[in-house]
Amino acid sequence: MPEKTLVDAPAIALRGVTKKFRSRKGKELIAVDNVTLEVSAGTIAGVIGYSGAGKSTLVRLINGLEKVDDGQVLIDGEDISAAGERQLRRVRGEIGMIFQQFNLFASRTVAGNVEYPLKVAGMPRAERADRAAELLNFVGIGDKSKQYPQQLSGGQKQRVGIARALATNPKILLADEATSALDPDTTTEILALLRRVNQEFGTTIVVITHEMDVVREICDHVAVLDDGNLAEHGKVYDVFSEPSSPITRRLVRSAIGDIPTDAVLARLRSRHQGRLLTVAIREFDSDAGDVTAYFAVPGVSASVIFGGITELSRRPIGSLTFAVQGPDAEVDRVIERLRGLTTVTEHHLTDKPLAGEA
Ligand SMILES: Nc1ncnc2c1ncn2[C@@H]1O[C@H](COP(=O)(O)OP(=O)(O)OP(=O)(O)O)[C@@H](O)[C@H]1O
Repeated sequence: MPEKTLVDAPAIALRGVTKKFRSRKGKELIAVDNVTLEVSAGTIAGVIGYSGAGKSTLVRLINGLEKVDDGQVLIDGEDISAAGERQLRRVRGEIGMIFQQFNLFASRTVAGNVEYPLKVAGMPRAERADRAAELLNFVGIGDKSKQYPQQLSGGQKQRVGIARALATNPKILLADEATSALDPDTTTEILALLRRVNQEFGTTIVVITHEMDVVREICDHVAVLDDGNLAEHGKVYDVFSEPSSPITRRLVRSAIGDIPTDAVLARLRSRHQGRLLTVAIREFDSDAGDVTAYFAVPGVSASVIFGGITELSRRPIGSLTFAVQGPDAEVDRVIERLRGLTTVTEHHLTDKPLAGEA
């Protein structure tokens, strides 16, 4: 018997999930390591990580294509970790998938692709055709129904993929690097379409990506995977404005480009006098938030020499790097006061030298 569905159960819950593989040489590899995570119904969650972090394995565990070695996977409160084929097939009916390479049938028309899962589900032909037409209109390619996938652009192919994934009205949609093969404008359009799917049908969406911009554009929550481990998770703004793990800091740095790399720091140091400070900018309470005002102290002068501020979840995020001159005791006091507001990193001259430099 399937486990009773819990009231208010999250759409997806992973509890201490571990998945191991064996390499050809017999070495054990932990692809997903003791991950505990919940995705609330009706939200859009991002799972982000670099290549090999375990993202695709996580997706395959959620849709039951892989079995956990340890822990539990619950879909709508139902434990599928030890499910048999019949139970899995039923649960998979609640989960739609879209892929980086679209995975469309080349020999079927656009409408034929969308109708396919309905055919498998035994829906009569006329009903299938109506449903496909309705979905293709929804994704904005109602006029392409008789064409074949190879006649479509990447963005149009992904629209077919989305229509097909939605055909059986799944509660959950898993998007595995669904925009990674698309250009930036098309990516924005497809993400906007996913947002509409979420809003109009209440579909819970899990977006698997290595790009922070994707998370930034549509996700409510984000989980950061690093080498199979859950590095951190939470609301997108909270995770990215105050990253607690090195991997998240790296993702933020590469997406916003506001934090100087070692090479940039070396150049800044050769061009500017004084101590170099990077001050994190986020949404600050009250009017105490003007970071430049903290440097308005007699004997201290500061100039902005690097940085950037952008928006995330409609709130400011970024950092500014200052070159600060003045007596050490005064500058120390400025830093201390600023640290009452935000994260301040001082780049000491003793920082590790650049690779290849003495
Ligand atoms: N079937 C398998 N057999 C052996 N090792 C596997 C298998 N599937 C995944 N792995 C290994 O598990 C680790 C995680 O792989 P996974 O594909 O989940 O990562 P990913 O984050 O999706 O990376 P990418 O974005 O490159 O696909 C990798 O080291 C990978 O080589």
